[in-house]
Amino acid sequence: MSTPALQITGLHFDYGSKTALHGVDLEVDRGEIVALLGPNGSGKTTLLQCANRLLKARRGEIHLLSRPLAGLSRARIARHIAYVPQVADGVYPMTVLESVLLGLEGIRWRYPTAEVERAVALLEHLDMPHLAHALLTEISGGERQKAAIARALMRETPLLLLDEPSNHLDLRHQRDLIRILQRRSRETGQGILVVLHDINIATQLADRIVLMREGRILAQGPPSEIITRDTIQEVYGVDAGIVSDGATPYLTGFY
Ligand SMILES: Nc1ncnc2c1ncn2[C@@H]1O[C@H](COP(=O)(O)OP(=O)(O)OP(=O)(O)O)[C@@H](O)[C@H]1O
Repeated sequence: MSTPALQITGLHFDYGSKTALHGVDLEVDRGEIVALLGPNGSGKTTLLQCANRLLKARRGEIHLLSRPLAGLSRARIARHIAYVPQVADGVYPMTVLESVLLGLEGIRWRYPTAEVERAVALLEHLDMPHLAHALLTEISGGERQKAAIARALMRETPLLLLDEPSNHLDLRHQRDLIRILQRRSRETGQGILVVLHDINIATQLADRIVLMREGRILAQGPPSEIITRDTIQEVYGVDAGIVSDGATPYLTGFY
């Protein structure tokens, strides 16, 4: 068995008197894509931020490649985890290409040609090479979201955390995102934990789906086992239509 990229056991987190996570256990293997789904306020972002130690858990353990996260320096965590937060930042008047290069370790005056070529290739894969020299402050929300994803992909960290990365993306770019993440995890062994609201993106993208509600994990497993009328009813309180093409379930509507 290979070392998991991320291992969380018995995680509790409180915002003041409000408990957001009630003893969560979760593992992400190297080369595995895990989608975290659940209603608004169920604790998904809190879990991602604990995994990145932006938030410190009250109780429980988190291991990054088998090392306790609590004992790692901020710099070491940054070397091992790439993170795309829910709200893409866009306030800095730098170009898209400059912002993608910032994903590399440390700020430099000059970047090696090979790194610039890699950044441009990522922008090509995300269908935005024409925006390489556009200012982040002068592009659309979806384009900023893609720039943030490209920045996170600049380094091949063992773990990638993404918070609702498909939010502002149109259909074709959602498809491209699925392809890029699947290729990345397959080719580099990167473990990917991604928060999503779109169930059909989750079932097409992920190896495993984790369903959360009210700070607890209700179910986890392959999409075909987890996305059923019963679990959707239990987690979201919605009666959903589901079809399957044999391997992948799809939500066809809700009532
Ligand atoms: N800074 C904060 N202070 C106090 N409570 C917070 C804070 N951030 C989140 N919460 C609460 O913690 C719970 C979990 O929030 P969290 O953002 O993790 O949910 P989420 O599943 O990511 O939601 P969404 O799908 O809406 O993004 C919610 O009840 C929320 O109101």
